[in-house]
Amino acid sequence: MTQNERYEAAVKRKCHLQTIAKRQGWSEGSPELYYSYRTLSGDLAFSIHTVFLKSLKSLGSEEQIAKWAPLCNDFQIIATYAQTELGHGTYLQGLETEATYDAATQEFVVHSPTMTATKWWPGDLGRSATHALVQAQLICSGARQGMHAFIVPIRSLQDHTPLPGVTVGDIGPKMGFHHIDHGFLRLDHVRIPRENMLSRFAQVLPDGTYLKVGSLQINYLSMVVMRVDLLLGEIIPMLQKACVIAIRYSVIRHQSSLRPSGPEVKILDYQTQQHKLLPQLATVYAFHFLASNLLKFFHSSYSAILNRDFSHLPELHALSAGIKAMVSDLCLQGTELCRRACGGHGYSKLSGLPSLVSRVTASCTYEGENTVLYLQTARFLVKNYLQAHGSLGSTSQIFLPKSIAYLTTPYQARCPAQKAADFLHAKLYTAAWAHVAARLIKDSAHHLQTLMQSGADWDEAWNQSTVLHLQAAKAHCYYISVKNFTETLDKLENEPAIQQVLKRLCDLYALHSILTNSGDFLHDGFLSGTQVDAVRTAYLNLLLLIRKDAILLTDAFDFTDHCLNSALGCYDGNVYERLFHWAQRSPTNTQGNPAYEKYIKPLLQSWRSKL
Ligand SMILES: CCCCCCCCCC(=O)SCCNC(=O)CCNC(=O)[C@H](O)C(C)(C)COP(=O)(O)OP(=O)(O)OC[C@H]1O[C@@H](n2cnc3c(N)ncnc32)[C@H](O)[C@@H]1OP(=O)(O)O
Ligand SMILES: Cc1cc2nc3c(=O)[nH]c(=O)nc-3n(C[C@H](O)[C@H](O)[C@H](O)COP(=O)(O)OP(=O)(O)OC[C@H]3O[C@@H](n4cnc5c(N)ncnc54)[C@H](O)[C@@H]3O)c2cc1C
Repeated sequence: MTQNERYEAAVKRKCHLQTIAKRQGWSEGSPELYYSYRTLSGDLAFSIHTVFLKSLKSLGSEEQIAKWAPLCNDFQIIATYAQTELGHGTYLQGLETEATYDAATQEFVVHSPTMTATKWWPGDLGRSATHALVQAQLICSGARQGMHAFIVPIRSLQDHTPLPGVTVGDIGPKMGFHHIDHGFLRLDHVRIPRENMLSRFAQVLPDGTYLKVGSLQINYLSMVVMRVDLLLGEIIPMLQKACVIAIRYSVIRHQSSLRPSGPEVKILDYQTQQHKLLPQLATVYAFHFLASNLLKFFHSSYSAILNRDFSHLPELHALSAGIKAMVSDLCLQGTELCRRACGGHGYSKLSGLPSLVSRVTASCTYEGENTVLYLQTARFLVKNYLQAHGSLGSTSQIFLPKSIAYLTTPYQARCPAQKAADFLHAKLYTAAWAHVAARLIKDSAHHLQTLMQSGADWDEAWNQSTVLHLQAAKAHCYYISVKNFTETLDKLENEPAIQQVLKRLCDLYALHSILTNSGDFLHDGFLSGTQVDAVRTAYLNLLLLIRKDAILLTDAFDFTDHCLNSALGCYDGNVYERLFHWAQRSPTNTQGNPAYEKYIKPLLQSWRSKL
């Protein structure tokens, strides 16, 4: 399908789903809608409508939610989240769109003062949205108060034409997400009522007085919500699907033999193929449990935040930023590995894999670019490390949030493991990651302090040590994910068979992560070269054990053939027949060849007289 056809199909699906949802009484956020979304692989229009709704519930007052949420739920309006501008996406303090309060009329005048203030990227904005949640610099009584959220009507509810002062359109072709109309928006002194500024945490009184609770960054709350939400809803399923497709295909595909004149073997029986795919499977299980646990922490903190208790917000922000970055980075890496593990057929779109790769690629950028997010986590780690250890390195008695309590725990200088089997103990590899993460955080904090002692101010010293901070934040996320997987296993005491299979995956995840980052473990002699060899031995043994369960472990994700949309990954394994039949149906085979009449025929016929 062309971009236009894909957009139309996505709108059609969404409208049809909406009709069914209304008939069946499925509410927003219900399991039924979640399952429908999963079944339709998220190929639906109006996904940012949900971002709008979640932002409204995070930043809006109860009256505003009561007014706008029903309009959204019934699709009386279609809304988008318009934050990013041509000139700024990451640095929100640099956003240029202005919302200036006019006390005389009790309105905000929303305006794009420069070309770079043009909103750029919001999904559903290009051709669909009737309303936008516009993030703009609030100006009242002459003072700039930073980024705040405003609901701005942008298209007529009668005929869908842009309203006066609104210039809106589609940003053009992209690497993926062809079914979504990402858009641009320019506002020329558009007036909206005072009540359209979302005012749970900040408000402008009729006379222009500005009141707020919490820091400016509380206006970033909806990003925290979305970073958590997208993990299980959008990002992790991409790697799950890639694993299903590549692992199923790897037991259908036979290539070469293991010994001369032996039978051709399934490619999954090659150790190198297992080494490519099984760590991805283990990773996606680790991420499923990690994201589920983060969601629990989110739920327990979110209601307190809405009620203005911000005590858990810094930890929630640091965890959600780091985990979003790690999960999307490794899901992209894993999905691409799965694609390449399918050889030539993995390059065909009929495998389903290129679409998964291009879609998950976007998740490394949207909802916060990954490096930037890791650095937010690092900021939290360094700050807490310095508070706990003081500038002289002495540990002071301060209370650290649970996820970083390990920074004040004395740790072993050397790993006690003596043989491969010792590395199959959850406590041992969790402690190993705690050691490496704590050391890297300490090193990055000390590097920062050293630069400051030689005259740099905090900001310069911070920038000159960010490569170290990045590495430390990544190690912290590994530690969190490994620890979380082992704690999940502990809860499966009453399910010994499941526990055993998942324990192997957990071991594989942890040992693979140690091997791929072995330099960090060898650096200070925590592991010796001999111990790394033992890790490798334990890891290779696990590959053989997990190979036996690999298909069942992918079936467990319970994706239908329709949802996988892959000729390689169907449940019945009829890969070659399906590839052949799907290729026949390609427009290149069904719509004739216009180039023949125009170019090929004249070219061939120009030589006829000489033959
Ligand atoms: C079907 C498919 C579905 C696909 C859906 C895709 C949806 C995609 C929608 C979008 O992409 S919307 C646009 C998303 N944009 C971003 O995520 C922008 C990323 N940028 C930021 O989050 C901030 O601007 C950034 C944190 C990088 C920097 O902001 P600041 O310069 O204001 O903050 P700074 O780094 O100076 O930190 C100041 C304090 O705020 C804290 N902070 C920053 N962000 C916070 C936050 N979000 N919550 C709580 N605290 C936060 C930070 O920890 C720090 O605390 P401390 O002073 O105590 O150290
Ligand atoms: C598919 C897709 C959908 C999107 N949907 C929406 C949407 O619905 N609504 C919306 O408002 N936006 C949306 N966006 C925009 C998205 O949120 C931004 O693109 C994203 O936040 C990154 O910002 P940026 O583009 O300004 O990147 P930049 O910040 O310009 O990043 C470019 C490079 O600069 C580096 N960099 C930037 N700042 C720093 C720093 N402080 N320290 C170190 N390095 C830094 C980054 O690491 C990166 O390497 C979407 C984007 C995509 C791709």
